[in-house]
Amino acid sequence: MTEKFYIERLTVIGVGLIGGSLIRALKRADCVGQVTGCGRTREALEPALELGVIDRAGDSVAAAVADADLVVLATPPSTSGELFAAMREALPEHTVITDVGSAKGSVIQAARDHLTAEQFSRFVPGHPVAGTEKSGVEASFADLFDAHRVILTPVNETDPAALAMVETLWQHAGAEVIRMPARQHDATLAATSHLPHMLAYALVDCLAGMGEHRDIFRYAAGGFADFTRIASSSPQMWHDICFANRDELLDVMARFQEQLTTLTAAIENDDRQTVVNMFERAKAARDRFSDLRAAGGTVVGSGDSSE
Ligand SMILES: NC(=O)C1=CN([C@@H]2O[C@H](COP(=O)(O)OP(=O)(O)OC[C@H]3O[C@@H](n4cnc5c(N)ncnc54)[C@H](O)[C@@H]3O)[C@@H](O)[C@H]2O)C=CC1
Ligand SMILES: O=C(O)C(=O)Cc1ccc(O)cc1
Repeated sequence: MTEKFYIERLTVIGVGLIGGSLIRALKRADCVGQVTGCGRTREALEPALELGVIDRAGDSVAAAVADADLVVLATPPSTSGELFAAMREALPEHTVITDVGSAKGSVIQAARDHLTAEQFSRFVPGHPVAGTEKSGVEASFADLFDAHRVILTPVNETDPAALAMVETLWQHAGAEVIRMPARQHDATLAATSHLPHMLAYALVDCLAGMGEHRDIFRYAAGGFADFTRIASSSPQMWHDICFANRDELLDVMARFQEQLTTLTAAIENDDRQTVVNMFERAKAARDRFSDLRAAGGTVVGSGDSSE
């Protein structure tokens, strides 16, 4: 008989949308014992305690990880270095560490810089490709990861047993787990997640700056709402993500700018063929993506139920 998967003591640093949802999903699966939360301040953890998402609040990073079997880092990527440094002296020898950051290369570098080699081998970099435009523990829910992908980006040093534990953890949270090199992850997510957020923010800011924007938004159709939902995402978090994946993001932003230049020139020059060809190619690609989603293939993003 296979042993039941169970984490006796889980510590989550950053009990917001993703940290809170992971805890709820693991509680739903009845595979977690005592859950300790850690925040910037103790007061910041009051809502998580009141909602019953966490069982106790750690007074410091060191205190919160001191008896943990698993530590999940669920804070903005730029905080990783200081948090790894703060846990270094207090981590028990067996503790597995993982994270949920939207960019992987920079978090892996921070772990390399601030953990011991032993601890680094038990760090499993991860990213649930599921979320919403909301933030905070109040927005967290147990079903967030159901049928969504989690990408793990282990490195050569990653301990296979730690990797297997984190893989099983996410499966119990409802997710489908895949593995990918961190570089490939960062290039792919720059294109499919980080660029769309930049475009949504830039579009809404552009229109909002056009003066009579109250009236413009009043007459906006569904397409505007579809395209811009993610511009309601946390500005603080997204400024952090775009610098955490800066180089890959700049590459894909340059490609997109070229595409927009091509489209602009074609419209200026009345080059209707170029315009319709671009739209035909894009429609075919978007329709294939819709079919894949409907068939239960890659599901990226949120609880948005528009398809
Ligand atoms: N929002 C989304 O849809 C997704 C986010 N992610 C990643 O998940 C991580 C967390 O994002 P969310 O849960 O959306 O953010 P959130 O804002 O809902 O939660 C982050 C939590 O971390 C806490 N925090 C911030 N700095 C801290 C520090 N220095 N020490 C302790 N706690 C600290 C905040 O107070 C907050 O409770 C980020 O790394 C993000 O890239 C991954 C997938 C989806
Ligand atoms: O709200 C949406 O559609 C998202 O795209 C959420 C999201 C945000 C950050 C990620 O790293 C992954 C998913």
